Amino acid sequence: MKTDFWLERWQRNEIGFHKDKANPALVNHWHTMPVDIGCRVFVPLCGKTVDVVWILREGYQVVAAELSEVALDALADQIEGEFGLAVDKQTVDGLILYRAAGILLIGGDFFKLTARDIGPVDVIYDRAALIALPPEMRKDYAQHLMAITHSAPQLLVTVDYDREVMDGPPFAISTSEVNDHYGATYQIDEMECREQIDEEVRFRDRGLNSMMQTVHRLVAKK
Ligand SMILES: C[S@@+](CC[C@H](N)C(=O)[O-])C[C@H]1O[C@@H](n2cnc3c(N)ncnc32)[C@H](O)[C@@H]1O
Repeated sequence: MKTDFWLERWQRNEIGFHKDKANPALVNHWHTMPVDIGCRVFVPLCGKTVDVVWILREGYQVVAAELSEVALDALADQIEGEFGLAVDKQTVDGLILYRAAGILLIGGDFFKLTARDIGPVDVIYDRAALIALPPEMRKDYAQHLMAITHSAPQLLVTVDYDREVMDGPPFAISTSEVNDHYGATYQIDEMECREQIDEEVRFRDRGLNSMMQTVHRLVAKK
């Protein structure tokens, strides 16, 4: 999947994945993550998710990465409006950096980011990042994510559905695939698995009558 696919979706405002409210998976399960207030949360492939605002409001710092400048401009505006602060935008070494106290939004290709670019990470929130990527990119994504965050704990949200009926994104990912990517490094706990199709009616239109959402907590093995 080429980066243009996503950039064009943002240009055309085809962003059905974007939600106006903080994701219940985050709100309901964040407290189970082994982190303290003030910790630094990495949000890969963040779009303009209001989940970032929720995390900031809860008292954490955020570093988030996204390809689309359209998305990050909107997210920076939202942060400015919500917290009454100025977000500084600058291009540095080919990355677009949006900065304010406790906030770093990085405009660039996730796969090219280094541990130095994102800085220290205490915990990762992955909603619609792993599942945004086709099968051939997911192993690299998982490996790169672990490398640049030193396998920080993750709250990971995946979906699964009948692959004969629909193709992604969002891509269907089984619990066994999550285990293939992360099982060697992390202890993986399934926090919740529930039917989501009634909240995602657009996928009914694509032929699905079930879409299961699973929330996983990943904590590095000792
Ligand atoms: C399905 S959306 C999810 C956005 C966000 N996590 C949310 O919950 O609303 C996937 C996002 O990943 C971004 N993306 C895709 N490939 C990327 C890459 N290589 N580097 C950075 N961002 C990428 C897209 O622009 C898109 O905004």
